[in-house]
Amino acid sequence: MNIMVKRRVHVAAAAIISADKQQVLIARRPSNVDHGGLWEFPGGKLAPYETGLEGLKRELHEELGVEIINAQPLIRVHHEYSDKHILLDVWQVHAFAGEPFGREGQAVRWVPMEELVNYPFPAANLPILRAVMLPTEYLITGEEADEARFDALLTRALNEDNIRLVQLRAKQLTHEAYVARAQRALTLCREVGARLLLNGDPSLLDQVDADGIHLTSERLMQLERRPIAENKWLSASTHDPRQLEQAAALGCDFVSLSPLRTTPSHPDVAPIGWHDFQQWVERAGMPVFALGGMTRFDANHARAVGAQGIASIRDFWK
Ligand SMILES: Nc1nc2c([nH]c(=O)n2[C@H]2C[C@H](O)[C@@H](COP(=O)(O)OP(=O)(O)OP(=O)(O)O)O2)c(=O)[nH]1
Ligand SMILES: [Mg+2]
Repeated sequence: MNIMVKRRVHVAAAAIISADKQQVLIARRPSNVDHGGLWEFPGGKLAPYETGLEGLKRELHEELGVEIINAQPLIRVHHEYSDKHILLDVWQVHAFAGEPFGREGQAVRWVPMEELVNYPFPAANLPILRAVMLPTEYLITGEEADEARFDALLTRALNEDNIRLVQLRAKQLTHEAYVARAQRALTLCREVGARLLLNGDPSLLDQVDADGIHLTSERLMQLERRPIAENKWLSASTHDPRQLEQAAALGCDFVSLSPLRTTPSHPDVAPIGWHDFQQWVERAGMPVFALGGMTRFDANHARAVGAQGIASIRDFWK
């Protein structure tokens, strides 16, 4: 019997971020290799026994002539190509020595984050583009009855905590009050270049031109296809592998996964814990924010187990 086992390929790749944090370095694959002519994050296949970071250091030296000084895990993406199973092990490089150039004759270019979507990448790269464009911290707004106080809290988080991704969660407001608050929140977010997602019905985007929609896990499980356009962000609340799978099937751009820890707001829900969290994130295929008892001091740990970062109300809403 001839049993075909797909080749498994472990690739380390880098999102190299410019000093001003506005641009990322991409390279074009030569026309004579697989995915030739497409753009990529520099890197390559690991040699036997190499770790991801060791392989990445070697590849960046070989391909770009730079030495990594500081790198952090960004995202791990498993992808089935017709001929192989590939693991893209992507690192964000914040500091490096040397001036990058195409040592193998390949085109190399610094690109502003928002322009990444204009470059053709291999199919496996979509989650990586999202991860590169998203920050490490996701603010979920707290319940707040007073509108002036809401504005003050949001303004503080945007300016003092440098929050760049906000979910407007306000379960107690009427539809009209929610829309009015969303308009003001959008203005505040725009002033600092932060993204605003509305927690509610996808049709809210017809009334408020925010950056996207955040789905509750209940809404997520009821939908059969992506409810908003591709140029808007779609996120969702998830609590288990089944919901993560549904989020991927709908084409969510990213998700929160909770509760990582037990929280005062949900004392009876069993926490996921870092071990299962890591296992579930590994298969998610999109950026995942750890939620539930998280603070910004958990962000590095979250990244180390594969998360995009942390989502929190309490830590940013004060
Ligand atoms: N480096 C990199 N490879 C990617 C990306 N996206 C993606 O699907 N791939 C695929 C293409 C290839 O099948 C594989 C990377 O292999 P590679 O050709 O770069 O390997 P390498 O640098 O070690 O070069 P070689 O040994 O084949 O000469 O991963 C990406 O963003 N960066
Ligand atoms: Mg390569």
